[in-house]
Amino acid sequence: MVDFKTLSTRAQPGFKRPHRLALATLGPRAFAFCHTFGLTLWIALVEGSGWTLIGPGLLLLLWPALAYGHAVLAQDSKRAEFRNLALDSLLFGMWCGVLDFYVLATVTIGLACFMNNMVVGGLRRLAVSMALFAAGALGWGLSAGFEFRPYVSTELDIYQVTGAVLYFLALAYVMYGQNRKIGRSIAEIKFQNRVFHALLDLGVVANRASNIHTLLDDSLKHLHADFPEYGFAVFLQERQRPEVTRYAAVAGLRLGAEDERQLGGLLATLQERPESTVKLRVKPDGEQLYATPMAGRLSMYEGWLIVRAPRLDRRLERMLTLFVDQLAAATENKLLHLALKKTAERDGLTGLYNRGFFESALQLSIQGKAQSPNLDFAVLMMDVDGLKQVNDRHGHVAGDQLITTVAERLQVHCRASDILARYGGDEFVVLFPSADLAAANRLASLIRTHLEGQRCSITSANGERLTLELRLSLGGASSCETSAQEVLALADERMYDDKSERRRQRAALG
Ligand SMILES: Nc1nc2c(ncn2[C@@H]2O[C@H](COP(=O)(O)OP(=O)(O)OP(=O)(O)O)[C@@H](O)[C@H]2O)c(=O)[nH]1
Repeated sequence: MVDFKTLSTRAQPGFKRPHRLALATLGPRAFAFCHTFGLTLWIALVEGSGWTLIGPGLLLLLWPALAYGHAVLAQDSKRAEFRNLALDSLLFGMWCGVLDFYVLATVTIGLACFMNNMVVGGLRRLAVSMALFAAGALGWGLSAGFEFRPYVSTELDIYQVTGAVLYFLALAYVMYGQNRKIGRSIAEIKFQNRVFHALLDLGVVANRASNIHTLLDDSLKHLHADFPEYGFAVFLQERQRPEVTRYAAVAGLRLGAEDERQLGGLLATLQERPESTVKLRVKPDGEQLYATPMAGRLSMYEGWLIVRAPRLDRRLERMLTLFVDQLAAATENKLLHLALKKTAERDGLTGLYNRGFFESALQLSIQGKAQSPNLDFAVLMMDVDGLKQVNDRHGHVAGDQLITTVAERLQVHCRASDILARYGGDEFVVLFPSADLAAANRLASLIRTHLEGQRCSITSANGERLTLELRLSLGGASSCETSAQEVLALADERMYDDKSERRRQRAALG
């Protein structure tokens, strides 16, 4: 099982677990030394050498415990275990000398030492082991005199061969266990890599997304690309207004009407929401749907990450928790970012772009014109007539309604590329980023046809329903008729000319 806690880089205080090599060799080493002690005892009894052989043999029995202690206490337990294996060779070489080079023992013990060293350290350690084994044997021979007794008895041969077979079987079993562990570790590492990759992808997607829909859609597409064996869906809804603000995205998963009904039920029971993954239902193809709640991870939203998977194991559950955390954090950040962007760019009363945003856009158009003189832009300034009168007679709330009505109706006539902004109290402005005066004139004529003189219904401060006529003064200008810096001022001037003219006309009409 993947333990994501192990991903933490913090040091674990207290007892240090020895390297797996030290743990793996403990059993076979203890067996080998006990078996060699048995051999020693047998020979001592056969030869009648008594404690002169049994005494040192007992000391030999201490070695596996000493070796393990050495590996546990060492700073680098893997290196310590390599040293232990080398010392095994030296000790056993010497002991073969003690046993007067009883042939079967010398061959089997030597082979066991060489094989152990080669398995863990390759040819280099095999050579070291052979040299140490020979040095041990030679050292003993030189210090105590060379004595040869190649054969003891058939029974002892049987004992020795049986021990050797058991030892090699035990070693093979240990190696098999180690290989399995390594295989599992590799599979876990690969899986963790995929999880990290997916988490990184989610981070990148979240940065790029311009809204929550894109964020969820792209996140799930990436998750499905990283984990094609699973299908994903996500549902989000605002806690206070669940039926107003909802988001959903699906990748590699088809939800039937029954699933959606069940999900609807889950989303409705926000009070009883579970903290962990729940099974939704078994699908006819044997696959199952699981839902992981975003409970408590979002400040204003509630949501679920749905996954289609053959079964839910601890690994999948932990992975889902990580994805839900990441998705929730990305959504929360995006919502915050969008809210801040809106506050910075939009006018609070009308929701149109504010003056600051308009001026930045105008600066970009001025720079564009400086770089490519053929790239023209135009501006249309507008001023609502008579707002002061409405404020004075019917109150500011009525004046606000007039402003928002004008904003709504202007929006209807603007194109997606036009930048419509509230410039001041009752002043609006449209920037046509890549158009000439014709664009401003086109909008001005639409306004004259569809807005001018149109009725608008508002409520006065004392609750009275009023009907007003909309009137706007207009002035357009373009960078093809004056310098780019002067366009706004020219449009403003024309708008005031228009206002004065309209006032004169109204005065003439009485
Ligand atoms: N209700 C309301 N009034 C505002 C707002 N911003 C500015 N005003 C008022 O709008 C009026 C704008 O002044 P003017 O441009 O002289 O008003 P006007 O009556 O439209 O005059 P003309 O443009 O000359 O026709 C002022 O009385 C401001 O107090 C706002 O957000 N809400």
